[in-house]
Amino acid sequence: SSFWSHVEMGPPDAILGITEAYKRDTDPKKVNLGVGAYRDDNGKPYVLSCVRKADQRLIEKQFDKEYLPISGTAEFCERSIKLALGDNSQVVASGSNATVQGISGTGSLRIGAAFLNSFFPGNKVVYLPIPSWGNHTPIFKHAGLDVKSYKFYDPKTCGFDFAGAMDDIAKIPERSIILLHACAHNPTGVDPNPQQWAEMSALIKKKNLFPYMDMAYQGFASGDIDKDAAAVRMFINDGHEIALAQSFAKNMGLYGERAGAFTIVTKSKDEAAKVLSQIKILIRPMYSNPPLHGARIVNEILGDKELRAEWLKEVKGMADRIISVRTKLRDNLKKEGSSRNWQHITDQIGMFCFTGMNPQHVERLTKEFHIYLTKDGRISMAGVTSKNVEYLAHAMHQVTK
Ligand SMILES: Cc1ncc(COP(=O)(O)O)c(CNOCC(=O)O)c1O
Repeated sequence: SSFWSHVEMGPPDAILGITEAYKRDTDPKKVNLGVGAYRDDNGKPYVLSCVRKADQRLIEKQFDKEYLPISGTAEFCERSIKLALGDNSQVVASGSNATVQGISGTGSLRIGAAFLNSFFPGNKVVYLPIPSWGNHTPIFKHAGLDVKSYKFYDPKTCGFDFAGAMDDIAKIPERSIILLHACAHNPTGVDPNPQQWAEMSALIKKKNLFPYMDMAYQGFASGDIDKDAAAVRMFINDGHEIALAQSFAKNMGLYGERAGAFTIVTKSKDEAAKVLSQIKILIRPMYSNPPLHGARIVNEILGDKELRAEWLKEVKGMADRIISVRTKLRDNLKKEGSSRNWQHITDQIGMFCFTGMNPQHVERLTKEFHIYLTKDGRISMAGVTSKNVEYLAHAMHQVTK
């Protein structure tokens, strides 16, 4: 027998399976609400014009194809962390951040997990919200960390279970790691409000928990890069030494370019230098050094006043389209005569909407209306357009009335 005859077929990725089924469907009315990437009002992928311009400039610059440093270029790292913490961040000014380029958000989270597994002095358990992004658990487990959870989403209100979250966080053993979605929670679209963030920050401080913040949607959630970074900046101001994973997949549409960053905020420039040296030692045998092109695009955009201004307009444009179809969906459900409370569709924020529909509802939407979404009732709002929103509302009303 071969070396591999014992290998079993693994389960298909739940989300990619939806897209496969969607592609096989020949009905012209079909709608794909499983996709985790932005689509324009014609349902097409969207390459930002500032990205096209940056690409043009890069061609003209005739850069070489040499290796990047293990941590990426200092310019990219500085521009990434300044985007997150603000241009006049005290942390950056004092050099207390250890920031490296990561392979988008996933790779940044993974570097952080490896660093925590090797150096975290506390309880090496990561507490994830219920539910969280499906990839969080395997990312942390592959790095050798244990994973537990804290209450977050309230299925009764399709909103934030603040009391439940605070209750669970109060029970997390001191000096454990708590994973927080900085904005646009995936998969629920439910974010704490500023007051709730403040209370969570105080409790996390009191319990001496280590905040690991995942910011994969800065600017894409509200359309305002500072507003979306408010929780991250609040935690820094409250004195937390956070870990931060950033992604440029959604807010710059750089999905396949794999551009991201990982930061540990430390107490001083010296501490940051030591932490950075150890993160680089972990990266070297993992993939040695990061990909060139996506980082260069980010650099061009964040480093140029005109391109940066254009980017801010475009990322707001994406956020605004999502927000407008949330409103349209809710309005059309009312027009269809639905007596259900769909307030959460517009209360939630970012790419995803947790509709509260159950697997039976989802099953009917797919079988009877050729509408594809995950069994948990999550809708990627990016798949909703001004052309299909009425049809979607009609279908949702039919299956939920
Ligand atoms: C919370 C969160 N963190 C991190 C990431 C990292 O994404 P990337 O590695 O593409 O930057 C993502 C991207 N998810 O993409 C949609 C999906 O697959 O459900 C994310 O949602």
